[in-house]
Amino acid sequence: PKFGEYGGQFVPEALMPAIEELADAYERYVLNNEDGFMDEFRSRLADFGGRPTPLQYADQLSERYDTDVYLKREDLLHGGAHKLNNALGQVLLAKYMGKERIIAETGAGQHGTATAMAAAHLDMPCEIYMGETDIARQRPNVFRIKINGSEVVPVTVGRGTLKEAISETMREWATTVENTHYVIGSVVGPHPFPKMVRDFQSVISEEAREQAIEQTGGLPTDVVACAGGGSNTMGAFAEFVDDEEVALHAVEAGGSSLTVDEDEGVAPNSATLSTGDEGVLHGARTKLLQDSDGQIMESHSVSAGLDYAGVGPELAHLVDEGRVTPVNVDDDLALEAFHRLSQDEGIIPALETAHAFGYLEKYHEDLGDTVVVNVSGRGDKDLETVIEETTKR
Ligand SMILES: Cc1ncc(COP(=O)(O)O)c(/C=N/[C@H](C(=O)O)[C@@H](O)C(C)C)c1O
Repeated sequence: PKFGEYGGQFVPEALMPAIEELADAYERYVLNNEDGFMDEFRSRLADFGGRPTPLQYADQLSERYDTDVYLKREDLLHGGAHKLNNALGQVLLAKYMGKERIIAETGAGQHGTATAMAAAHLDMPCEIYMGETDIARQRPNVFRIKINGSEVVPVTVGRGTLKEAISETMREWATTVENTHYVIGSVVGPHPFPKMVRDFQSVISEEAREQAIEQTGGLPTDVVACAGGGSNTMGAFAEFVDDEEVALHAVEAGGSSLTVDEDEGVAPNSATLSTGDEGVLHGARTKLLQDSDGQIMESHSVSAGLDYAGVGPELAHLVDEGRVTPVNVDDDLALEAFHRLSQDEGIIPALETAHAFGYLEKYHEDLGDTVVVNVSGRGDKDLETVIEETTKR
């Protein structure tokens, strides 16, 4: 289960039975469609989720950049972000495995919301672990998680963001593997999670590839997507990886600056693909932001969803292979892009998504003449933050 030198299963002994059971279920149900699992997944994703999402031509942006810009509208998926693709797949798989309870972590709250929605839809009790810092900055999603009938478990250790939430959820899973499935929120964690989450999210690029050929008569020259843990990026890239002529750009959070203050142990960004080193985090060998003694550093981003010191092992591998170009956009450029998409195209994007549009604004000269940008989510959850940030600047 390796992606070059990344990936693997670096988990405590107590978790191995759960990981092996999950790897077996992944093989049978996701890869071999046993009992028609994938058929049910796709039909629920259509009827409950609202797939396929449009690939929409962006008139104003195309004119502004003098190139054809197409938006893959994952913000129109039920719940307002790409997260439902993975959450629905994993909750349904938990049912096929005979599990009775769901737990998950969340940072921006989109994954937590998606898991709560999927759990309600499939009648499974669910607890969402969320860092206290993130509970404070993503309150609309905290309410949605509760209103969908899930419990929010505040994580108070450390800085109270995603990193601690994932660790806490793994700890809880280790003691409840018998009846509980852990719905991990991105293409991170021990095998089979990175492959499985990528497979559930690959519906994005399956559709986008077909829609691009239908609407433009060929493949796009570029696909651009923002990267936190990497699921939105891997979903948008998966079906294009073998099309060498399609350039793939993963946009990370440049935060407030790329220079790291070593002894502070804090990175003022989350640009893991560009500035991280190899290490083990949350069960997988991958790239992460660590200081000179190998301590995982705190990351930063104006968007909670990109504020993560790690990244998916498969994405790290594709970057090392030169198949994916890692770029980053800082807080200011992301905020500017948030307002531009809202005013020019009538779409309020998630702050995470805004980073992809910041990249388009700054680097469109380097892109080809048909660019697909993945709109990973809508920005309702970020309105308070943006109003605060905009008045502050
Ligand atoms: C609208 C939106 N766009 C992109 C992302 C980036 O997460 P990935 O798709 O895992 O790179 C996110 C990530 N959200 C996660 C969450 O809601 O829990 C995030 O905080 C972590 C999984 C990284 C998101 O909400």
